[in-house]
Amino acid sequence: MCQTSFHDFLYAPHPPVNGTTGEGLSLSISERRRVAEEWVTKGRNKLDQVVIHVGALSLKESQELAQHAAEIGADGIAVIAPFFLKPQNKDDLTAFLKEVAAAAPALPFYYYHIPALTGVKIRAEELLDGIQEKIPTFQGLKFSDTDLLDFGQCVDQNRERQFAFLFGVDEQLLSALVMGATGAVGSTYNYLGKKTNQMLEAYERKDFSSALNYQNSRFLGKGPHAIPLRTLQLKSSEAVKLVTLNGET
Ligand SMILES: CC(=O)N[C@@H]([C@@H](O)[C@H](O)[C@H](O)CO)[C@@H](O)CC(=O)C(=O)O
Repeated sequence: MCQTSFHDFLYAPHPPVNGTTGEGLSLSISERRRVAEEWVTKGRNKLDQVVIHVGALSLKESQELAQHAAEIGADGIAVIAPFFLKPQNKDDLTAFLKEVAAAAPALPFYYYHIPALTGVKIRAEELLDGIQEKIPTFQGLKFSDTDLLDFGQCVDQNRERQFAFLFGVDEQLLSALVMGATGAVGSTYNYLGKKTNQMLEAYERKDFSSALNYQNSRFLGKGPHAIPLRTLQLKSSEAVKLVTLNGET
């Protein structure tokens, strides 16, 4: 997750390093280490932050990646819920996340909530309740789900805390802004950055009708939007190139 400042709002054209779009879970541990190293090295003095996704099915591997992220100078780590033998409740999930966070005790920790892919449907709002007592490095939430009620409750019930609420469903960013998102992390910002900036500007000047037009023009019209959740095939990469060539970025 490499964040770019937009006034007070943060949005990240590049999703978390080794996250969903980066297909981190399809890579070997040594590949994940190498990708993380490249991002940290190449991003130095160019990117505000480089956050590495270190989630894995094996706690030991996740801890190893967390430790490695700290060693190479990453700015934070993000972790999804283990998704094969799944945690059945908040306590089990918290226990897993706590062990990973403890492997990198100096790094800000983000929970990466993406239930459609992990199948772990524990509400983020429930997880956040009391999380800082268990995970002192807890810094925020990457929320990749369409349940805006859950997202709004996360924001509302943690107003006293300085958590980051990073929204991850690009199609709903405008709605998430209204619910209190402090940032966004997503794939489409790579090639729809210009329109996203225009939408954020319109939102900031309270021109909601233009903001809505920008949001809709990004996603409701014809054409390719999402980078598909499978290895990028020629057709998809051509589509991304086409959008870019059309001056969308
Ligand atoms: C499931 C998925 O891929 N979600 C994307 C979105 O940016 C998504 O591509 C976008 O909303 C278009 O559907 C991000 O939340 C994923 C992400 O940030 C990541 O790569 O870790």
